[in-house]
Amino acid sequence: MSSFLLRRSTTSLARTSALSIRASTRSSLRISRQSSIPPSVWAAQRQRGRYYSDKKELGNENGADKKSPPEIKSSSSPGPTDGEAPKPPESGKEDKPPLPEGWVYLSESEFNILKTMIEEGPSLPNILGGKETDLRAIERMRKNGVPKELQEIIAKKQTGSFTLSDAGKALKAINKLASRDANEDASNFNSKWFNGNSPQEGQDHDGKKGPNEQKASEDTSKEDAQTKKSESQKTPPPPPPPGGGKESDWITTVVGSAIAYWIYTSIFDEGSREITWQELRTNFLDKGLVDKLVVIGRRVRVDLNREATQSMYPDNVAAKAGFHYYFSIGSVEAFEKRLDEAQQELGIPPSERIPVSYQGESSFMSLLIGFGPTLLLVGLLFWMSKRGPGGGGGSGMFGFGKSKAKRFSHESAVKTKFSDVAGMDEAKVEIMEFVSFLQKPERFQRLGAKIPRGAILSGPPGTGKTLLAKATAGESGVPFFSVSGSEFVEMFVGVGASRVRDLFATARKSAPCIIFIDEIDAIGKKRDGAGRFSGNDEREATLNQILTEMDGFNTSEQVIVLAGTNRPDTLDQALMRPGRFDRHINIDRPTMSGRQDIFKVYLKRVVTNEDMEYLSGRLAALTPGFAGADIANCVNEAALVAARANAATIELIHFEQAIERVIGGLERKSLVLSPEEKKTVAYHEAGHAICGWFFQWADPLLKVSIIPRGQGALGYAQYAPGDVYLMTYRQLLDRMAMTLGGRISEELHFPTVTTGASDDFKKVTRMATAMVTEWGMSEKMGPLHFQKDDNQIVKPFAEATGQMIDAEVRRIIDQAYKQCKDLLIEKKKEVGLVAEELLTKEVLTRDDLVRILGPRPFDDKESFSKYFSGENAAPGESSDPPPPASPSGGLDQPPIPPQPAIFREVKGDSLR
Ligand SMILES: Nc1ncnc2c1ncn2[C@@H]1O[C@H](COP(=O)(O)OP(=O)(O)OP(=O)(O)O)[C@@H](O)[C@H]1O
Repeated sequence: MSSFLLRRSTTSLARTSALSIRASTRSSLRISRQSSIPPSVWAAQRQRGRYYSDKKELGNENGADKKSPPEIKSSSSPGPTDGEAPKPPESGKEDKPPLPEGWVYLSESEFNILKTMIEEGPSLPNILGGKETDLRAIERMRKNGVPKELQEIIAKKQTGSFTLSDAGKALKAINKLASRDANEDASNFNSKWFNGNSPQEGQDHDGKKGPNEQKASEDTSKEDAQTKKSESQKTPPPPPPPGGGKESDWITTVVGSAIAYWIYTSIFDEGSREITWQELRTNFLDKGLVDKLVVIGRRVRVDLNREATQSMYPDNVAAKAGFHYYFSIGSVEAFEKRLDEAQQELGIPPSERIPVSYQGESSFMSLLIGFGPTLLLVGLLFWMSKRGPGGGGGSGMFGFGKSKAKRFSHESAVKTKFSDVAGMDEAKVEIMEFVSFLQKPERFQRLGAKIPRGAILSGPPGTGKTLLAKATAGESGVPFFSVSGSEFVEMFVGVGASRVRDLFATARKSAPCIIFIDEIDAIGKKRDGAGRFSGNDEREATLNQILTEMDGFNTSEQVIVLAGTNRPDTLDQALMRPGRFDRHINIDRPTMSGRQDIFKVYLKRVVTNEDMEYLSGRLAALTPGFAGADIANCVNEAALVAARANAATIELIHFEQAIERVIGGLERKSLVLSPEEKKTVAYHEAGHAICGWFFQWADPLLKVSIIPRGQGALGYAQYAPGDVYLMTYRQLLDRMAMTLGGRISEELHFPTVTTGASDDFKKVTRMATAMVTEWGMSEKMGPLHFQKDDNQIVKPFAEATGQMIDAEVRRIIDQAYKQCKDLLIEKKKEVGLVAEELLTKEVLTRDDLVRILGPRPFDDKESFSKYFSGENAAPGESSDPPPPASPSGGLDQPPIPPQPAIFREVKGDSLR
C-alpha cells in the first residue's frame, strides 16, 4: 500500500495532504461535529477524488492532474484480467528464462504488494525461520515466477474488490506453488542422493533448481527411475531429504497464510462498518470523499475514494482496501430524496452528482445468513449420524439401529464356569450339550444331526438363568453377546428390528458365538389381536425380525441363541417352535440339596471356620424357597453382620441373623410397644407356637419372638416348612388352624380382639379358596377348576356356583377354626406359660419350648431333625423332598409355594 501511495502525483498528494491535515486536526472520523466545507472546496475535492478513481474521466481533468494517471497505471502490472499476457519486469527482462504456461514473473511493485500482504499477515514462528523465511520465500518466487492467479489476487488487493471466487483462485495459486516446489525439492533430493553429487550447476545456493530446470531434472529422474528402483531394492532406503522439502512448505505456508489472512480480513474482519446518515454527510459527503453509493436492499454501501480518504484520514480503517461503510435506509425513495437535497445544499452540479447504483442482496454474507441455519442443521444431523448413541457411528439413522449388545470374550470378561453354577444339575446337563456343539460340531454333523439353534431358559427371578448362559460362554470359549430384550425397544418404529439385524449380523461375523437375550418376554410376547390399539406394531416387527434371523441361520453357522425369561407362558408360539428355540430349559428354585450346593459355592468365598457340610445343610434347611440370588445375598449379609460385630470369622449366629434379616427385615429396637400391646403380641405368638407344637402336620417351630421387625411385623414365629411338593387335606387344615392360632388365642385371653390377625385371615382364605376352586378338595364342588384371573370381568361360573364356593370356603375355614379353638382351650395353660416367658425373654428357641412344653409328640422330618434336633431324627426318612410330580400326575407346580420360614403376625399398621 505504501508503494502505491508513493507513486501518486506529488501535486495531488500535496493538495490532499493540506486538506487532510486541516480535517484531521479538527475531528476524528467518529465525531460528527464537522465544519462544513464550502461548495467550491467540495467540488475541487470531489474532482480529485473522481480523478483518482475513474480513468474514463481523465480526459475531463485539468492538466496538473493528468500527470498522475500514467503513474498509477504503471504501478499495477498488466494482469490476466485485461486479457494481456503477463509482462516480465522491465529490469532484467532479458535475463529471465521463459516460464511455463500459467506462470508469470511479478513486477517489483507487485512484489512490494505481496510483501505488504505477508507483513500484514501472521508471521511464521521463529523456530521456523520467522520473517527471514518469509523473505526467502519471496526471493524464490522472484527467481522462479508465480502462478498467474497470484498475480490476479495482487491486482485485486490494489482495487480492494476481492470476492469469494477469488478465494478459490488463491487456493489454486497456493496449490501450484506448493506442488512446483515439492517437485523441485524432490528432484534436488534425487540428484543429491542417487547421483551422490553436491548441488549441480543450475541450482541455487540451496541446491534448488528454477522451474526451467525442473522439467529437465524431472526427465533425468524419470530416466534414472528404473535403475534407481532396482538399486533401491538392494540398498536400504535413503534417509529423508535434508530439510525434508521444508523450504517449499514455508513458501506455501507464508503465501497461504498471508492470503488466508487477507481473505479473512476482507470478508469478515472489519470489512464493513455501519454509520449514520449524519456521519456520512459530515465526514465524507461534505468533503467530497464519496465515489459511489450502492443500494443493496435496505442498505447503502459507501464506496469512498481511497486515496483521498487515506490522505484525509491516514490512520483510519476507512482507507483500507476492501473496507466499506454502509448505512441503513427506510426506503429507496426517501434515500434518493435526502441525497438530492444534500447535494443541492452542497451546490453540486447535476453532472457531478454521486452515482448511485442498485444491486440485489446476493453477497456472500447474505447467502451465509440465508443458508446458515440450514447448513448448521445439516451439519448437526451429519455429525449426529456419525456419532450416534452408541458412539462411533452406527447403522441406521443416528446409530439408533445399532445393537446395544455387550460383547464379552473368553479372554476378557466371561470367567464364569459351570462350577460356579450350583443346584441345577439337570439344566447344566442340557446346556452343556450346547458347549459340545460349539466345541466339536463335527461329532454331531457326522451323524446328520442338526445343531440346535437356541434354548429358552425360564424360571423365577434370581434362579441363575443369566449365570448359566454366561457359564456356557465361559466353558465353550467363544464370544458372548449379552443383551436385554428391553434394549430393542425404542420409541422409533423400526429401531428394534434394525437392532436385531445388527446383533445377528455382528454375531455371524464372530461365529462361533453365543447370543444371550435376557428378559425376552419384553419383545417375544404372543402376537394376538389384543394389542392392536396399543401400539404393539414395533414390538411385533422386532419379534418378526428375530424369527426371521433365527430361520436365516444355516446349521454350519454355529451361532447359538439363548434367551432368559420369567414368563415362558407369555411367549409367542412361533418363537418356541423347534428350529428356533429348540430347547426349553426350566430352572426352578433350588431344592434343599440344591440350596446346600449353592451355599457351598458362596461359603467358599467368605471367611468361616464352621464345618462346611453342617453349615450349608443347616442354612439350606432354614431357607426354603430361596433362589440362588437370595442365597448369595444371605452369605454376603452374614459377612456384613460379622464385620459389624468385629468378628474374626463368620459364625453360625451371623448367618442366622442374616437369614432372619433377609426374610423378616431389620429388627426395630426403636419401636417401643405399650405393656398391653406387648402382652397381646406375646399371647398371639404363643397361640401360633402351641398350634405348631401340637398339630401333627404343622410345620416344625424354630423360634418365637416379640421383637418388632421390618415393615409392621410386631412379632413372628419362625418355622422350617421344608420343601413341599404335595399337600394333603389334613396338612392344609393343620396349617390353616395354626395360622388362625394367633387370633383365637387373643379371643381366649383378652376381653376383646385386635386388628393384628388380618394377614393370617388373608392366607387362610386364599388356601381355602384354592382347595375349593382349584384342588378339588370340596366334595360338594367336585373336581372343578376355576382359574383366578383378575382381568376377567365375567366370573367363569354361575351365580349359584359362586354361592356354593363361598359356602364351601366358609365351611373349611370354620373347620380349621374349630380345630384350633379346641386345641387352644385344651392347652390354655401352656399358652399362658409360653406367653409369659416370651414377655420376659422376648425370644424363645426350640429348646425353650421343649423345656416348657416337653418334647413334640410327633416325629420331625429327617432334614429338620438332622440340623435342629439330632436325637429326634426318624431313621430311614429321606431328607430329600419327593421328586416333582410329573405332568401326568396332574400337578405341574406345588400347591402352595414354599413359604418363607417366618410368618409375619401382628401388623403394626393395623394395630394403631
Ligand atoms: N444356581 C446358582 N448358583 C450360583 N449362584 C447363583 C445361582 N443362581 C443365582 N445365583 C446368583 O444370583 C445372581 C443372579 O442370578 P441371575 O442373574 O443369573 O438370575 P436370573 O435367573 O437371570 O434372574 P432374572 O430372571 O431376574 O434375570 C447370580 O449372579 C449369582 O450370583
